[in-house]
Amino acid sequence: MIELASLDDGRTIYLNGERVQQPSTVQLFRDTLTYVNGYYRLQEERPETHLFTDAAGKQADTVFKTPRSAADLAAKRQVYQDIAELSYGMLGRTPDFINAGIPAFAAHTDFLGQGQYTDFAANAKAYCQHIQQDDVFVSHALQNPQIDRAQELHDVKRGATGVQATKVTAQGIYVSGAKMVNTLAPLSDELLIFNTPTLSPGDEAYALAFSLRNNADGLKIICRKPFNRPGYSRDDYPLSNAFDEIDAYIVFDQVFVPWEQVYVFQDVVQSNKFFMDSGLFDHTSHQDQARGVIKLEFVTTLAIEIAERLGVDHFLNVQESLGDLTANLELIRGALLNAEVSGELDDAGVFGPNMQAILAIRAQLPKMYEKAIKTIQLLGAGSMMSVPDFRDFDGELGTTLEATMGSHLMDATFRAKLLNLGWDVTGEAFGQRQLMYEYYHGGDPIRIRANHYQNEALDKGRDMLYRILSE
Ligand SMILES: Cc1cc2nc3c(=O)[nH]c(=O)nc-3n(C[C@H](O)[C@H](O)[C@H](O)COP(=O)(O)OP(=O)(O)OC[C@H]3O[C@@H](n4cnc5c(N)ncnc54)[C@H](O)[C@@H]3O)c2cc1C
Repeated sequence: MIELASLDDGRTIYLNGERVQQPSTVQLFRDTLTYVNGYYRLQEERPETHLFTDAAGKQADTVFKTPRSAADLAAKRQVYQDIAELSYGMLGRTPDFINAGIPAFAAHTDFLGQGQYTDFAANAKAYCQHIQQDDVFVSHALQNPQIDRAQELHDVKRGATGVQATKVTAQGIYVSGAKMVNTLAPLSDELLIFNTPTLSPGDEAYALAFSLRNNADGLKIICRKPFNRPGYSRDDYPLSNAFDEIDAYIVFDQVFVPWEQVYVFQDVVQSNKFFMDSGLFDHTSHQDQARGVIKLEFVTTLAIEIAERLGVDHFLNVQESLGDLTANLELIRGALLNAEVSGELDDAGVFGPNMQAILAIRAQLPKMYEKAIKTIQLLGAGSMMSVPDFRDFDGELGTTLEATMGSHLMDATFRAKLLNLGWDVTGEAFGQRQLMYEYYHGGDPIRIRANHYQNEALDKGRDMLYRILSE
């Protein structure tokens, strides 16, 4: 469990234009932390599925279990989805995200090798042990700031294009620079910093992977403007006022990282391998798509509920739209199962998901989510724009609102809550950020789709094609 007091460990957080003196007192953080802690609460509430006994005989979260079969992956997926259900899929970077990849990483540390100053492979192995044993909440930052995407990192002369080592000692390295988006950074225990596989020769200074505590000296966690609506109730903003995931821009100002916490040092090849060869990519992606399915189910159900409660579900065009959403949901559920049953054991004996199936979800889910969001808007139509402040229901307007807004399909306050939910997830800043999240959080879907076609095995298809062409 992340204790509130642990946020007051000296970490440097900026929010609403000022340095936060005591993070544990910030209501926004407190609200979101309640749901982040669902990961730990479920270990107590459902130990039979959320805990397992590890090789050392200790109990650990099931997300740390090394999958050896499709059934193991399915059991882990159930855990990810239990956690996602607590936030309706709205919290993307709960502790199970990175932790899902830790057992695979632990089995694939050898590729990191040794350096002049330290043994990277041994560091990574110790890191994985520590994350599991202490059940650490890690948030990650891999994406470098968009300063000038047309140039290589090292060619850009102004602005922080990434994080680079500025000083090297026998004890460790000093790093400076920035990472663009680090979701939930103010609430996590530690950060894992690495790069996407996009560095080029010449980018050596940026070619790093390391971990650090959130309270490291010189680390600044600068939060974007919050999307919650203080002063309004959860009836008015059911999601904004509970699940603002708090993205942050992370600045490193001569931050010291001891060698034991460095996994790649000034090595472009290793940096480009880090996410994939560690297994982190495959297994965090499995968690990610499992969560995505839950969120798609939530917004699909919301669209249907709005249609039924407004009595528009009788129309063929509306039924067709809703059928589009339910069909999408079934396709995505099926793709996730496909990813598990057609997964494979890798060279280290870790059973990984079929990545073409996982990436098919990643390629299409942004469109499906957007479709569901648009459908909610079209069905909620003007109703979503006519919901009064919830305080009006308790004031002199209460009886009038109850009499005029209530119907045989729902009473007035249910109607207001339902439509508020519809607006929160589609129109509010919170909902727009969720839309952005589903689009971009796992990389650029345009390039994901382009790569997907290039990696698809179509042997049977080509056999058929060339058979008919040669007839
Ligand atoms: C809500 C949210 C939360 C996030 N949380 C995290 C997090 O916790 N940790 C983290 O590390 N990252 C996080 N991200 C960042 C995410 O990883 C990136 O936004 C995503 O990978 C896209 O990269 P980018 O934003 O740099 O856009 P770019 O890659 O710069 O793309 C922007 C546009 O330029 C085009 N483009 C850019 N470069 C190329 C190219 N080489 N070839 C073709 N087209 C190109 C793209 O197609 C796109 O249209 C988050 C993002 C969002 C929106």
